[in-house]
Amino acid sequence: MSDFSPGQRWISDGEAELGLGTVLNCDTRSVTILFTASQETRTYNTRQAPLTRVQFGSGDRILSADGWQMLVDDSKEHDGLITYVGQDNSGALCELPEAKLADTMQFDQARDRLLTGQVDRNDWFDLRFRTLHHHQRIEQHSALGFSGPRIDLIPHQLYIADEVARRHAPRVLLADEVGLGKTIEAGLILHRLLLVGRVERALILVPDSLTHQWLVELLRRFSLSVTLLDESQSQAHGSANPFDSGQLILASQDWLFANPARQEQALASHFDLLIVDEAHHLDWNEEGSGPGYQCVERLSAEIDGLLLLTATPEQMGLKSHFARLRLLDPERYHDVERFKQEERHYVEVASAIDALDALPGDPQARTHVDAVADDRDSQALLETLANPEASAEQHDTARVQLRDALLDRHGTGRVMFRNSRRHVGGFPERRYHPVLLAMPSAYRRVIRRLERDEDYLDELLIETGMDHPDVLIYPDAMYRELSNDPLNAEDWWHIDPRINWLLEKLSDDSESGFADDKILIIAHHRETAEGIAEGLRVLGGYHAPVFHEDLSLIERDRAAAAFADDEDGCQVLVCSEIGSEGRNFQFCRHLVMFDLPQHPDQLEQRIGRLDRIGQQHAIEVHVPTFEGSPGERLLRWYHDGMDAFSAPHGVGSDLFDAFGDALADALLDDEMLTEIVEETREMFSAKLAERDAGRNRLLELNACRPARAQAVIDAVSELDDDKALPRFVERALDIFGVDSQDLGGDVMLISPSQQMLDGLPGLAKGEEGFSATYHRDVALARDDIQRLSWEHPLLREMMGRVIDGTMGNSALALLRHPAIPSGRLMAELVFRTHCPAPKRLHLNRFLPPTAVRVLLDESGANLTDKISFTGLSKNVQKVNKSLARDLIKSRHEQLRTLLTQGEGEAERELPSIIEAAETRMRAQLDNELARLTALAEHNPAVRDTEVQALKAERAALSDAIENTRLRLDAVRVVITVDTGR
Ligand SMILES: Nc1ncnc2c1ncn2[C@@H]1O[C@H](COP(=O)(O)OP(=O)(O)OP(=O)(O)O)[C@@H](O)[C@H]1O
Repeated sequence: MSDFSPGQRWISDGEAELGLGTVLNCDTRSVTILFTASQETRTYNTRQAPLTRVQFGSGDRILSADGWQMLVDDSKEHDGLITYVGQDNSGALCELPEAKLADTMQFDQARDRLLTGQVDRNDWFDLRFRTLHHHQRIEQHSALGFSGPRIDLIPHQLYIADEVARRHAPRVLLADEVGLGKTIEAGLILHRLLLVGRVERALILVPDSLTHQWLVELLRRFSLSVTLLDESQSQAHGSANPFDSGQLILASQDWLFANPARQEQALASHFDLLIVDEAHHLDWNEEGSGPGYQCVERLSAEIDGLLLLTATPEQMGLKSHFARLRLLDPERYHDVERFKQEERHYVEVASAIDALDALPGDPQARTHVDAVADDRDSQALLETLANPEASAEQHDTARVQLRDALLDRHGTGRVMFRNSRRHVGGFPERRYHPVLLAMPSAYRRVIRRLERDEDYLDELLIETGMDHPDVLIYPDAMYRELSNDPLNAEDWWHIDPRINWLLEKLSDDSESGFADDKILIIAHHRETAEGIAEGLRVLGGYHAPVFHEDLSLIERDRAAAAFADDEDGCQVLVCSEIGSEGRNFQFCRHLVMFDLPQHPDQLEQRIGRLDRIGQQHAIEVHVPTFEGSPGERLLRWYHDGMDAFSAPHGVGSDLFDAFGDALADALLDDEMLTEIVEETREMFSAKLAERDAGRNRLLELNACRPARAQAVIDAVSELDDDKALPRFVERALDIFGVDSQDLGGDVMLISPSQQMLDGLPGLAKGEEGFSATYHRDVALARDDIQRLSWEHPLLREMMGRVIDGTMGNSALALLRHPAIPSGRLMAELVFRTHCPAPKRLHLNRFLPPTAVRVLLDESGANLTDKISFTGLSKNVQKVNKSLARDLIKSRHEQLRTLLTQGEGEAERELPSIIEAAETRMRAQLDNELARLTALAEHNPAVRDTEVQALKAERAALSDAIENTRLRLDAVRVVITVDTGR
């Protein structure tokens, strides 16, 4: 490098973002450049300075420091400094010395970079073109957002995620039975919406006990990093709004619901999606709503998207359930009576759907369907289905379409999704093991007195301060409260035979013992859980961590981790009721219900800790009770009245509403209890029949439509099997300076090299890197291995950097070809569609940045179709940078002409790109709009705002697509050389 003079303008080859630099001073060894726009001064060795002199030629537009533009005609040089000659904006002749060029002039466009001699490596150009190609393919792929997460492809989850994520600002209740994967469904929806740009910020509210589990699941399964916010974190933000501190905020409900000032801050921070887990705790009744309900009500009025998650939506009663539906759509759910009436109609619809299978043969079935198929399209489908002349294929198609239409138009499925084990299938058996123990005298004397003396109950309630019927069914709690009684001097766990029974089972290594297994024990009260652990320790030497609501997060997670650890972990975990809700303990198959909850939904929540996706064994539920005690009567009600231990039936809430009070009164009276159990059993059978016929049946049918679920799985599998991915990854890693080493078993180690470009996620120089695989099954089997997909953060970062940056947008290569004389020039131009539109429109699904390649020879002949990108790429050779600069300099004029001509060639392709995008957009949105509008006429669950939003979206997309322009994205100059050279 030579010929530096103060006042000349140069730019940095490696750091074009510094802007236009000015030589401050120079001598034979060094040169100092001031980059005014970025306020940086750099000194370089004159012989190796990575700098390029900025020189413009005829036809270039340049900007003066005073803000006026010049169209350059010519230039002259004096004492090493250039003065440009040309016309200003008004066409008047003018001159501009290079010292007066604007410091802010950007040189990141391919054209400018090429003409100023800044060329990148050929493999960068290559990577750029391939990145554009794959980005275009992946962005419009229907599985985008679903293929990256490290999950098993389970149909009902993917169906729900796909159905919900395609809606404008989805507001739904995810109400699958316990352990069927609501967290995963919410994660999939969030992941997709983030990737497609429809959601930028989300607030996730979960019970305190689940914050860590959510944090880990989102990171491990979805590679999503969330900011966990609590009071001390918030205080660290001082006067700034802590909810603004991340894109994804995870916070504990317990903290936020109790903290009005923080709620105000959450309201002030703009989120697009609100997720609320265990939403059955949001209680509401005519007298008023709880603080949780109020908080979510206010937030959900501000935030467009809302996902409520609960396995037991009716746990707090039908009215609370209705109130939660109202959070989702206040207009639709305003009248609880009307809601109940609509539910009755579902029975008819469900039986009409069942009747479809009996067509065309059964005329009665036709009458059934006829009664609910109340629109023209459905009638036409019914006509085909009932026509004996139609082919079997026509019948099948009509049946599926009519079934979907009836579900769409009459179901509740638009706001609520509920899958059950019965419907999904493939879950392990539940085995019930009641254990009858003798009541210890300290409990018996109280219970017997209560049976004899009706007035004693009131006395006992006052004396213990407990509620009815808690005092009856939790005798250890009652014992603790009567601590002043000299007969109750010992700790309860000393006298309670359940502890001894547990100790015997724990040391029993026979088939029926616990010696070789993990055991989860759940008790209603925290104090009971603590007592159990103490009893096991003192009497048996067992260390059993306790997991309850009053532990700090760290203590709770430590306890859960100690239990989960296969090798050094502990055998027993003791949980309180509420403390364990939502937790994943499917690695364990023995559940001990130390006592029973009062509500059937809570019983189901307990079993749900083990009976979850991933459970490999039959689940053993052990229930120790005392013979002749209220606890035993409660057990009879559960077992004989509603078969509560065999499977979730989804009707427990109705039974509790009907018999809860009477049951409390019957806990001391066998005869009364027998009657209640019989009545419960009758109602249970009736409710099951009703469930199978009505709302639940419709919900189940709607919660997973097998054909659509299969289509999503197929789309994800297509990306899983994409052979282009490993090839692309290999190239990209190489260029970004990342090493990959095969470790065998389809696993590789990805690690940073010394040359790695900084800022790649999961990789830092000097650190080890991570293990990764392309295979879903390998990643699922081992937590320590990441799964590489097009959606992995490393891939997205590398692709994003290539596409958004200048990397590889100008290159020069040599081509040896026997048939082409040396010294001939070709320009390979890559144009890219440019179509500014708000991210939330998710324009990329119809028109992602699309590359148009044009290959011209020096005479201007278009060789694009004759020589493919790969064909050319394979045969070119690199050139050193200074030779490249000289070659470009010598061909400036020719290149300018080719660039202009290439633009014209590319423009010719634009109308067909626009038309294809418009057609794709119309095909999808017009269809959706027609479906939604038709639905809105029949199904009040379709929000008017949804229809309006879709119309507006269609119009905005159409505008954006129409305004698409092409921009030169990259250019490679290819110069032929003699084969002998
Ligand atoms: N598709 C899947 N692939 C792998 N694991 C899964 C999948 N779906 C669910 N799981 C696992 O199954 C367990 C239950 O899932 P999840 O916690 O989402 O259920 P849930 O319906 O939210 O449960 P609860 O009703 O108890 O809150 C979790 O450990 C989860 O990681």
